[in-house]
Amino acid sequence: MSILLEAKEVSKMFGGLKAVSNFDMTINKGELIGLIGPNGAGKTTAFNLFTGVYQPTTGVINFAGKSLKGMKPSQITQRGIARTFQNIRLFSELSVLDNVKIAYHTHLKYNLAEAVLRVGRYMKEEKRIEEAGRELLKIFKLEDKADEIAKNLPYGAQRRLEIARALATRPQLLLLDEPAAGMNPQETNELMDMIRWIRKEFALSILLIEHDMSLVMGICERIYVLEYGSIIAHGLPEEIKKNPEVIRAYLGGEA
Ligand SMILES: Nc1ncnc2c1ncn2[C@@H]1O[C@H](COP(=O)(O)OP(=O)(O)OP(=O)(O)O)[C@@H](O)[C@H]1O
Repeated sequence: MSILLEAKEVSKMFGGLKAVSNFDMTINKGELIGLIGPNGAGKTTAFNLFTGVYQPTTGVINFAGKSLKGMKPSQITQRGIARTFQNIRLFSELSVLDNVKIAYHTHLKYNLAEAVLRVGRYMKEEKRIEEAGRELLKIFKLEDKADEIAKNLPYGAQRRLEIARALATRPQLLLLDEPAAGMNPQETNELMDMIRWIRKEFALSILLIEHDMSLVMGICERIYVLEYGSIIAHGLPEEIKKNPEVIRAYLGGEA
């Protein structure tokens, strides 16, 4: 298997607080990986490091064989990492379809001047984007809501739209921050199926932060466990379930 993302001894300090400490992670092409840990363990900080929101205080992050050092979030999106957020971030006043179309535009091959000069090509591209956007909405069962304003969607549908929008940037790696938060069990089950399906269909690697243990254990091939910024365990779901450190730190001795 070839390595897509590799974090080596990554640390991130906020003042005196080590939010992430000596963090090592490898994500291979096509893998579906879980990142779990108690509140404040550093999971979202890890995402922010992978997407250029923060630069590591020390350590190296390589993606597709190249360092991400000094790259801005928009450049990292272009390189092929997309994410969703714990607190949904959509263009809330825009339509569902426009939310997805805007994400496609980050990958357009022409600038505004070109668009004006080459109206024909622009129109063709627009049509292609609209079609691709509607296809994506279909996958996420949002095709009937294409013209609705994003903020008026039910919570679960907004979460699905966020994933659709992330996919529109054509990532190789998709980072999902608690995608099932606020969903009911039926919606969570459907989401699991969608995540499996898009991984295969789009040949993606996926890294998933999730508190819903049945979701993490049900779909992830490997799991990393963070506590106080450090990885205390990683392995197969069955190994993680049985790991005494994990049971102590995360499951409160219940498992
Ligand atoms: N920008 C920041 N400035 C200062 N401290 C921060 C910042 N971002 C995160 N932290 C701190 O870093 C630690 C890790 O936070 P992080 O949000 O990464 O945890 P988490 O595992 O995602 O938690 P949760 O499950 O609650 O989202 C926490 O102590 C948090 O307060």
